[in-house]
Amino acid sequence: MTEKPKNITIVGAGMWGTALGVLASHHHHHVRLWSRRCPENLASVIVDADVILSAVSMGGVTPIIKQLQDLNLPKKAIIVTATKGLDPATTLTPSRLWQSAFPDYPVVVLSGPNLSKEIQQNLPAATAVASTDLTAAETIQVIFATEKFRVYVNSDPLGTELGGTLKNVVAIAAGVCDGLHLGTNAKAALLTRALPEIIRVGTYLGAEKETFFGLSGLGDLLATCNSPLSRNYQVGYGLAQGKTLEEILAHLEGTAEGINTTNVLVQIATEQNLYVPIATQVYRLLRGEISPLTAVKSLMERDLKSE
Ligand SMILES: NC(=O)C1=CN([C@@H]2O[C@H](COP(=O)(O)OP(=O)(O)OC[C@H]3O[C@@H](n4cnc5c(N)ncnc54)[C@H](O)[C@@H]3O)[C@@H](O)[C@H]2O)C=CC1
Ligand SMILES: O=C(CO)COP(=O)(O)O
Repeated sequence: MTEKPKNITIVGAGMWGTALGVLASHHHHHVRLWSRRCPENLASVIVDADVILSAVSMGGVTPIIKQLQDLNLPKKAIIVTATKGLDPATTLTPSRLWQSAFPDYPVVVLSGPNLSKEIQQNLPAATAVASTDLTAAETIQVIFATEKFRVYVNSDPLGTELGGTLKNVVAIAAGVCDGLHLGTNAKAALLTRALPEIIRVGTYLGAEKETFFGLSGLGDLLATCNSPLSRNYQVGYGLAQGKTLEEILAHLEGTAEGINTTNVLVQIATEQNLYVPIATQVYRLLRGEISPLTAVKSLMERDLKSE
């Protein structure tokens, strides 16, 4: 690589932040990985940052934004968000929270079928980086692309973010489907019908339909709903095995964002009168109102309709 090494600060040293740090180190950039448990203060790790990448879970986004607003962000910095979640207080996506807190900075969304354990094993993968500022997105593309990690650019940050976020709700349902051993036909039907549900919500919120057929949409839906590595899938699988949510979460490695996302999604759908049958059953299941079998039965027994 001929480009000058950049200073990249990653906020959130969980599974995804750590894997992204390894990717960014590939081209000899100066990577600083910060978590709230680090001895350094946040101010000292963002000094001179060319890129500030947030890989905190949804619960950490607003607290981190508030901390950064009290500091001076370097003028040239690009903000990157890799969180897949919805804010329960505002129902907004992380990129919208970042952009409204830092209106003068480019915000880039990084999202794709990227199970961090596979990336850590250096298995091939692809992702999308999206921004209304294409120059910023292309800068991030070059920083993170390696011969094992192919990075595509698009100009729909909201759609890119919503694909990766809303599929977590479906991944819980997919885990239930596999945990109940419902078979390949059922799984194909679930994922295929989930896509228009995601698109219905995503386009209502302002995303472009085409984005949901790309890596961050269909791509991430396939990866997460078919992998036992997915924490959201593990939640559904465990529920289908008769475990309680508390038991599952006690042994889960990292965050299953789909639980919070289901609540926020159902809130949005209720307020805006959007039809989200799969999310509704996941919501009722997570609240303990119905069993996994009842959730399946309810989906199958709805009024017949055209495709
Ligand atoms: N692990 C994966 O395969 C992938 C994860 N993601 C997304 O990335 C985000 C993080 O996921 P993981 O790293 O797997 O989760 P994790 O649970 O391993 O790490 C979460 C990180 O957020 C930090 N955090 C949480 N609340 C905070 C707060 N109030 N202040 C400061 N930091 C706080 C934690 O300290 C931790 O470093 C999630 O939104 C997830 O959906 C996206 C793609 C892949
Ligand atoms: O988003 C992911 C893969 O793209 C990670 O999925 P989980 O958060 O369900 O592990």
